[in-house]
Order: sequence, then C-alpha cells, then structure tokens
Amino acid sequence: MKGSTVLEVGADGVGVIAIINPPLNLLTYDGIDDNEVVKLTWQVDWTGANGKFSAGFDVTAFGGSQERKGAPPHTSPDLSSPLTWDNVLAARKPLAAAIDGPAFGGGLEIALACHARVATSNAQLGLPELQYGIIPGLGGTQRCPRLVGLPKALEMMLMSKRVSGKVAQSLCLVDAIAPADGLLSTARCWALDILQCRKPWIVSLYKTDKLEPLAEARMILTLARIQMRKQAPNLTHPLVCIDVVEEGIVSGPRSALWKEAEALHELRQSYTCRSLVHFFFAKNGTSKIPGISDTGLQPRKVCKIAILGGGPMGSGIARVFILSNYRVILKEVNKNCLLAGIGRIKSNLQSHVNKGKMTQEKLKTSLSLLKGVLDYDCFTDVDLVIESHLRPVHVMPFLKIVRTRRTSLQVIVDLLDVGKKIKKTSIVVGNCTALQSAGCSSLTQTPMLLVEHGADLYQIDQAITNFGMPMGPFRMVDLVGFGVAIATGIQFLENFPDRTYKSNLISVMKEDKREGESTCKGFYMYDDKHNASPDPDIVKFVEKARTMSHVMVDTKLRNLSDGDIVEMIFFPVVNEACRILAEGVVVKASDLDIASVMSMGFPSYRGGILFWANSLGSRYICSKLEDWSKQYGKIFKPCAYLTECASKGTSLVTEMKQTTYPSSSSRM
Ligand SMILES: CCCCCCCCCCCCC/C=C/C(=O)SCCNC(=O)CCNC(=O)[C@H](O)C(C)(C)COP(=O)(O)OP(=O)(O)OC[C@H]1O[C@@H](n2cnc3c(N)ncnc32)[C@H](O)[C@@H]1OP(=O)(O)O
Repeated sequence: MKGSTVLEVGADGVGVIAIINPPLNLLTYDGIDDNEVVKLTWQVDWTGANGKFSAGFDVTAFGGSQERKGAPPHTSPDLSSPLTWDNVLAARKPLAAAIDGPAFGGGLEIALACHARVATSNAQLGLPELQYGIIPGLGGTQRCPRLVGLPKALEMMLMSKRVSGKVAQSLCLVDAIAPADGLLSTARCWALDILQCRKPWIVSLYKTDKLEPLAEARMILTLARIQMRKQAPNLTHPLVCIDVVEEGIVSGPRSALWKEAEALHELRQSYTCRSLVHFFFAKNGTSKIPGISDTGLQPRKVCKIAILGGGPMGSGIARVFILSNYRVILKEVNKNCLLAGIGRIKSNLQSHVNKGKMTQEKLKTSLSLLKGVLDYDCFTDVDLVIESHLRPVHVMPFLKIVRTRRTSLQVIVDLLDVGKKIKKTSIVVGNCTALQSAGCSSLTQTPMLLVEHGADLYQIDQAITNFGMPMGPFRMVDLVGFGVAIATGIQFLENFPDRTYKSNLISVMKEDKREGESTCKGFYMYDDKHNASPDPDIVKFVEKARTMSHVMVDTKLRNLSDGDIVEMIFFPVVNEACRILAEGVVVKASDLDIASVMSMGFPSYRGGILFWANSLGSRYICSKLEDWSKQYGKIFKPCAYLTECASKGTSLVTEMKQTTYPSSSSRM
C-alpha cells in the first residue's frame, strides 16, 4: 500500500495520527483508512512525518489515469470519504492539526476539518486543486470560506494562492504558530484544552461568523464568475468551484459536500484534468535526463555571475539572479550604459516594494549583491558568464539550456541547479538555436499563407485566441515587431527553404512605415493606450501581396470555421515539433509540451502541443497535412516521423530511443 497513517497514543491520552508517505506524505485513496480515525477514543492530532504535513493528493489518481484500489467504478461519485470524514468530526473527539512544511490540497483540507490548526511560521498552505482541472474534494470549498471569509477563500482556490503559516494565522486559517520543535506538543495541549473546555470546540463546517450576508456573498460570487469567465473563458471547473461554494451558502454546507463530491467525480475524469496533470509531471520531469541527472553528478556551487550587457535584457537577467541571492557583476561598455542598466534594476525593484511585493530590506540586500564594472578585472573568480540576448526572455518562466557535443555533463547539472534556484523550468536541448522560433515561424507563416489565399486575418486571430492562445498570430507579430518577425522568417528560410512560405505581406506593409504596435500601425491600429482595433486599410496590402505572390483567392478559405483555422495553423507546428523530436533535439516529447506552453503560450489545459496533437491522433493530423500540401505547398508536407506514426497508428509521444543526448542538429 502506498503510504500509511500511524497512530500513537501518548501518556497524555492524545492520539497522534501521522501521515507517512515520503517524501511529501501524499494522500492516496488507499493510504488513509477512515476507520482508523473513527475508532479513536481520545482527542487526536494530525501531523505529517519528516516535517512535511502533506503535499496533498497524489494527482496520478486524477485524470482517469489510475483506478483507486477498491474505489467505486467511475460510474458513481465517490462520496464515501468526504462524508465519512465529516462523520469522524462529529464523533466528539477534538482534532488538532500540527502543520509543518507543505499542507496543500487534500492535505490542507484534512487540517481544515480539524477543530484547530497549529502551524510553523514557514509552513506553506494552499488549495491548488484547480491547477489540475478539479476542485477541492474533502470539504475545502465549504470550510475555507467559513474560516477566512469568501474573498480570501475564493482567491486561494481560484488563483491557487499559497500562504505561509504566519499569513494563515492572520487570516484565521490557522489558530496558532509554534516553532517546529514545539509544534506537536502545542497541538497536543490544544486538543486537551478543547476537551477540558479551556479552548472552543470549533467545527469549521458550521462556522458562520466569517461568512458575508447572503446578498453580499452573492455579489462576491458574481464578480468571481465574471473574473473567471474573462481570465479562463475555456475552463468550466473554476465556475463549478464557485457554484459549489454558493451551494453551501444558500443550501447549507452538508448538502454542498454532496455537490462537491459529485463535481469532483466528474472533473477528475475530464480531458482538462488529464492535460493539466500531464503538464504538472511534464514540468517536473524536464530536469530528469537519462545519462545526466541519474549519473550521481552533484551540482557545483555557483555563487558569482557575470552578465555582459546592462540593457533591458541584461538588467532583467541581473535582477533575476540578485533576487535569488547570487552575487552579480554587470559589465557595460561605458559609464552611461552601466548607470542606465543599474538604474533599470533599481527602479524595477523599487516598484516591487511600492506594490508591497517586496520589503525595503530585501531590496537593499539584493542591490548589495550587484556590482557594476567596465572591465574584466573582477571576472577571475566568476562561476558563470551570461551574454544578454536581444529578446525579453528573463521574464519567461522557461530556461533553455542548449547543449553541444562539447558541453560537459557537469556543466549541464550545474545549469539545471541554477535554473531551479532562479525558479525557472529548464529544458536541455540540442544545438537548436531557436527551438521556439521553429514553432513561432510556422505559427506566423501559415497565417500569412491563409490570408494571401483569401482567409480573413481578423477571424484567424479571433479563432486562435478563442482556442486559448494569449493572442492571435497577427496581433503577436505586431507585438514583437515586424523586425523580429522578418528575422525569424529569414532564419527559417535559410534553414528550411523547402518548407517556407515566402509571404510579401509584411514587406508591403513596411513600405507604409508600419512596424507593428511600436508605430501604432501594423495589422491593427493602436490608440495611445495600445488598444488594438482592426484596420480597414489592411485589404489593400493583402491584395498587393497576393498579386506579388501570384496567388489566387481560394473560396474554401473564405469560409473556414474556427476549428479549421486552429488545425491549419497548429498542425504545421505539430509537424515541426515532430521533426525536432525525431532529430533528437529534445530528450522527450513532454519537453516540447512545456516549451510550447512556456514560450509560445499554448494553453496548459490542453497539455502542450504534442499532448493535444496526440488526442487528435497522428493519422488524422497527417491526412489533413497531406491534403493541404497538395493544395497549398510543402509548408504542410508531413515529416517522416509523423507519416510513420500515422502509418502505424502509433502515438506521437512514444519516447525517442535516445542514444545520445539532444543532438547538435543543423536546426535553427
Ligand atoms: C482522510 C480522508 C482521506 C480520503 C481519501 C479519498 C478522498 C476522495 C478524493 C479527495 C480529493 C481531494 C482533492 C485534493 C486534490 C489535491 O490534493 S491536488 C494536489 C495538491 N498538491 C499540490 O499541488 C502539490 C504539488 N507539489 C508541489 O508543489 C511540490 O512538489 C512541493 C510540495 C512544493 C515540494 O517541492 P519539491 O520539494 O521541489 O519536490 P518536487 O520535486 O516538486 O516533488 C518531488 C516528487 O513528488 C512529485 N509530486 C509532488 N507533488 C505531487 C502530487 N501532488 N502528486 C503526485 N506527485 C507529486 C513530483 O512530481 C516529484 O516526483 P519525481 O520527479 O518523480 O521525484
């Protein structure tokens, strides 16, 4: 059995139940025997072994990927535990939770169900279930609002916001703070005090003092729905969560527990849940590289970083590192540039302080780690040198570690460790100078081809935005600027002439002094607040480009559905991903899922580009690409890997047999 709970009754008559499932005391369906709790005769403490309360449920149990041992079949909601759990609480035994380390999801829900909670100040508490396409399923939707009030509870659930033990106490999510070495004794005393009426016996499920009056509560819930519909128009589970919270306020918490269990039962079998669970493990798995991370190599200590260039990019990188407590040397070519770079860092950090995101003390400490130089004298004991790039990548949550045949395994292990310390998701790739530009280029080329052949530019952008991308391809080109789009296009053309569509649209628009958002005119017009609106003049540029490309309007493309547009735009991107995978530029398919989400903005709730493609099937994608390649050219020609998967009907994500690590292929 994965994990267990151990019950020890002390001389004081207090039974302590420890959740034991190292390293994170994850809960599993068969890991906690509800009956153990029910048969207890005295007050009880809940705690987690090895200083970690519980990081929550083992999410492999969701997404339909794993049947609960002995669980009822997926035909009926599993109402046993949440309700059993509620009966336990009614069994007149005071329960106190002793929380250290992570208390997330189901782990925190168990603690919320106790009659008191004692935590260390650095404990981390959260209800991140919505990150997995589900909702809290052990009463969290009812108990959290009754402990902290509706607005804070909704923020914790809908934004998966985590709080420290100290903040939790200020919210009344936790009753007391204790040092780690006194945590259990404090919780034991608390349970005894409840039993002997020295402390209140609070059943959080029936608490009402923190709940807003009905009319105010309804207003809060309505605003939350509006925000969620705007923020995540394609997701239903946030709205389901709000509905379950409302059910408890309107009809009472007990009936809402049923609604919560039924909702969880449905959601945990959804494609969204499967995709988000895949994304979670794919993200966690990028640093697990056979032959590198399993060699026993330990990362060397990296203390001092040198950054060449203090422009927006270099100063951004410097800021990331000093905030992660690295000493940073910022080198510039002259004093003015250096002062400008350091000034950028100072003003950015100060704005964090002004927004309450950082203390003045942290700002001072961080700046003390920064040293500006105009020469290389201080470089003798530097551990890592970074040359800043043109593109604004420091804000990306994603770190691409490009490995050539001459890169040592030790250096990769060092860089993976640095990536983790600066809170980036690192992916080791072959010498593919612009992994994402392969995707981005095919993400811009096809839209240009479709428009020149008659499709509506603004319909394309709307369809791609509705699919879940942050914006459509034409809006994206305006944002990055025509210069970057042209440079990426040229790079793609140089590397892959046989599958590049040479559009004339951008060059025709540049003649009209259009560069995108920076010139307030591109594919859209922009007002002084950078609000974009369609430009009726676009038609004339499209006509001119069409003539120059000697292209005729294809009436089929004038009547494309949004679904057709999504397929015609993303199937070539899938094709490029298959090529990158087949060439061994990445170690595993899931790395490309992470790259598509973190560098292209592909929706994580679809699992990433290849996970999504796999749900459609290689045969379907290949046949569509074959058809389009006959009508519109080689840009759509399916690659050998995709064709092979289609012919065998195999999954696109069967891991490539890596004999070497990411190859230093000729790709961009
Ligand atoms: C008493 C009644 C019991 C009832 C039983 C039936 C009830 C009915 C169903 C009820 C369902 C309720 C709904 C609840 C849902 C949840 O709880 S969702 C999960 C919530 N938890 C999280 O989101 C935590 C996610 N993890 C993290 O944030 C981090 O892991 C950490 C906790 C901050 C620790 O970080 P770190 O020390 O860096 O470790 P990692 O490398 O991240 O992780 C170590 C390995 O553990 C794997 N892992 C982590 N969390 C989970 C998880 N929740 N599920 C599965 N696996 C997890 C992670 O992938 C790592 O794996 P390896 O890479 O293989 O080592």
